[in-house]
Amino acid sequence: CKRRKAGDEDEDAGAESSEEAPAGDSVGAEAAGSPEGQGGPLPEEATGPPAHALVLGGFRRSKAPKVQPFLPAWLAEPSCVGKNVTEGLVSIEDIPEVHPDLRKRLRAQGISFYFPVQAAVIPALLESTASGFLVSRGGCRPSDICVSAPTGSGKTLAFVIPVVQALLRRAVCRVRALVVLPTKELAQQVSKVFNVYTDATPLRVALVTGQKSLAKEQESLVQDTADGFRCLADIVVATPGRLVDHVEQTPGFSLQHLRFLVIDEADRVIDSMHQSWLPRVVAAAFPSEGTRDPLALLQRTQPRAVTAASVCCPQMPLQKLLFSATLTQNPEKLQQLGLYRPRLFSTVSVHGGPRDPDTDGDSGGKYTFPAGLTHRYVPCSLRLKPLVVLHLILEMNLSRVLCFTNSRENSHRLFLLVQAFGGVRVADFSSRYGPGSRKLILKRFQQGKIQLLISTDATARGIDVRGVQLVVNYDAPQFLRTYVHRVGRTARAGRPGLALTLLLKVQERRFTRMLGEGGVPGLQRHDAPGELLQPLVPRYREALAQLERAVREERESRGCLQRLGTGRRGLPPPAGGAPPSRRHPERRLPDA
Ligand SMILES: Nc1ncnc2c1ncn2[C@@H]1O[C@H](COP(=O)(O)OP(=O)(O)OP(=O)(O)O)[C@@H](O)[C@H]1O
Repeated sequence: CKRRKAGDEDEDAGAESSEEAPAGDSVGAEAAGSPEGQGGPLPEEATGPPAHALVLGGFRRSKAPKVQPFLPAWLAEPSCVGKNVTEGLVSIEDIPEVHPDLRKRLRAQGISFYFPVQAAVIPALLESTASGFLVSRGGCRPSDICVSAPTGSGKTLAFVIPVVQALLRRAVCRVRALVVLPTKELAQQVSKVFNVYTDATPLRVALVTGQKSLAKEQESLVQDTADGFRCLADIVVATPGRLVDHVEQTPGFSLQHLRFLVIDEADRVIDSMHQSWLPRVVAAAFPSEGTRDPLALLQRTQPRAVTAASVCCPQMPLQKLLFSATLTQNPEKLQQLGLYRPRLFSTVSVHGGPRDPDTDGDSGGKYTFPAGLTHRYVPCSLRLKPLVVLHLILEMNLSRVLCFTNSRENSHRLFLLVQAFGGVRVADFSSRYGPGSRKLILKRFQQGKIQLLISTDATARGIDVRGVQLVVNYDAPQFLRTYVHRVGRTARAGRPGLALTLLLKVQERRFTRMLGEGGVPGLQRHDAPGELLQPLVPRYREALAQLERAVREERESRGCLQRLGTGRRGLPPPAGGAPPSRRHPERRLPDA
């Protein structure tokens, strides 16, 4: 049995556990005889008491206005950033502060213009390291930076470039930058970007996510030499749980020279704060009273009020950088991060007071969406949902489609059904599979070998696959934040994309209201007429019968494995368009 660790939500929880709906069984419901588990009818609107029950007065009941908390100035007055990545681009030559080698590298990657968020954040971060990264500028600790910008707007490079540039001048290898991400797949993706920009430099990047054994990861972090421990990584990209493992268990792993703490998908990471990884990491970054060297030139003390005495020693600053497409506006949540004079860069202009998108799932128009993204919803019945997906894929003849369900069971059943139907290269992605298999599935999707990837919210955040043309919400997301991230897998970096949400009748009102209030632009209804679905029905019926058999066989084979004491997570993933294997449907290697 696998121990669940602090913040390692890349496993079962998918990416949005706090937002995930109860596992509804909406796939092949007819075949499997299961109910839809989500999106129940709305409570009736509040109305006045019936006339015959009136005792006192005839007062009309009206909704009490919501009390809006007071926004601190840094949240109320952000530095505004353009949300459209195809407008107002800044040539990479126009920010001469960026090191010529990095500019060369950017050009080699086909990048000649900075996206708006990069043009705003890179100079601000470079400014805070203008006197070198070891000392604060003029004795002042740099502000922590928060960035809220749409999905696919280039937030990754907005921190990669300044962090790499600041560390180019380092003499001794120490962990100076720590980048924390909620899932293994995202951490891998970000470490790849760091590798591109540190390739021809002495800087070293280590990835610690639990994908390799603890001992193997320790070898990439620290070397035990005759002179003591030698640090082997300047930049560490980690998931929270594994990071804490190394803080506590890796001899010689020190964060006491940490200069940048980058928290990507920051609102997701704030959700995992109850696991208290951040206080442990911050504590590891500051020497405790007894261990401090009073003669050291550069001191680092826990942040406290600035006094004449506290500024007489040069302080080595620790700067926090937070990034998300759905950064919370809730000051109480942000306070948990212990930000120092924070500065917010945002594509959203704040009107009025904040609402808490994290509790009511409604941003009140506080998020922005990629300009090239088209939003549609398709009303359909539970029984027709799989048929509608098949119709869309076959009719539109798309090569990369990402389809989200609310549970791994739903993902897997829909996969089995589409596979049984045939004609579509399909795979599913969820915590059913181990990290190695998941990596392989994503790679094949990236290569275009998988046409339809059916996934839980495990791929909803941050995953950057070029050329996803369509995102289908097979199960409607329950919260706007989930919707923002899911649909953000398409229309990235200024490209066009389509998001389609399948809705049952009972879900329609709540969903359209949620998106309307959230400021989702141009949501329109898209009908899938019955006569277009009709030709698919005979094949679909056969596929349903096959699904029933496949589910039964899987249950049996799982029972066998359990009796033998073997888990299934390490087994290779199913994928491709071949019909399900009779004996061990889960053991086939992807073959598409
Ligand atoms: N200046 C640029 N010019 C062209 N492409 C760019 C530029 N900056 C980033 N990109 C590309 O845009 C895509 C999206 O970037 P990135 O993954 O950083 O987005 P993001 O804002 O972090 O999205 P999300 O919120 O979904 O994580 C990537 O494929 C990246 O290579």
